[in-house]
Amino acid sequence: MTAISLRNLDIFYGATKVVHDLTLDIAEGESVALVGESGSGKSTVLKAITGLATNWTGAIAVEGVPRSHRIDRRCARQCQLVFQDPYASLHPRKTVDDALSEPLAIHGIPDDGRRVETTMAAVGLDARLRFRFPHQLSGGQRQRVAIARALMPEPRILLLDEPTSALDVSVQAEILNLLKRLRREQGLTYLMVTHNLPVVSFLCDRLAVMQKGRIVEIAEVARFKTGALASPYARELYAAGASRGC
Ligand SMILES: Nc1ncnc2c1ncn2[C@@H]1O[C@H](COP(=O)(O)OP(=O)(O)OP(=O)(O)O)[C@@H](O)[C@H]1O
Repeated sequence: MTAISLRNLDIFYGATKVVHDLTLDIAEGESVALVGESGSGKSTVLKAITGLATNWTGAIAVEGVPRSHRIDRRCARQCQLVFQDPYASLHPRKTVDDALSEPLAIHGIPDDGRRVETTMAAVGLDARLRFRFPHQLSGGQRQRVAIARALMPEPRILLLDEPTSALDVSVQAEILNLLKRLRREQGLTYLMVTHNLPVVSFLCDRLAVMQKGRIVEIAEVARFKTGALASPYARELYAAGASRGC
């Protein structure tokens, strides 16, 4: 089954087209990276899938069901977005418990009273942090809360927008290990925007290289690691990564 199918997708902000004729299929359980220079349209693709960018033409289907341009509750539940900066994405006056309970209310999911506790445990958060506020947590703990919040509606797909780039280098690896384990344990599909080529190698099966709103190459990560890429831009990217020891 295809988890996400994007067909001939054009995405606009006002009259400006920022994503051009993008076609990409992501299989269930697969992890795909969107890489490319700043402003190439990577985040905009995630926004269109989740309904945050509504001005698009073409087709978007999630788990085989086409999404409409309007609020799509089914898609919103199955496809959860995790942002780069957990401090900005968590409400400063809401506790961990509030942040995790809210998605259940939004999606009308009956709560057995245990879900907050079990999800905190699944992401490696100590139960004693349950009634803390974001400012009382470390950066790594906050990103764990953001990931736990995304997991609360039991999604099939996580859309990850630079999930570790706002974190200290020392905690980036912890969060990457967590994402790797969660994918394995819960059979999740990932579509991840990243600038970080080691993250692609560690967590992804394929990568789609974007340049100026278009996909210029889709490659297996194994192929990327050997530098066997077809497009000049993707080769350039590989060379830049290789020179940094990626
Ligand atoms: N809300 C918006 N209104 C108008 N233009 C926007 C908006 N958001 C992004 N853009 C423009 O759309 C283009 C694609 O932006 P997008 O954020 O998707 O790129 P990106 O590849 O994710 O970049 P980055 O790696 O810097 O996050 C850019 O030219 C950007 O300036």
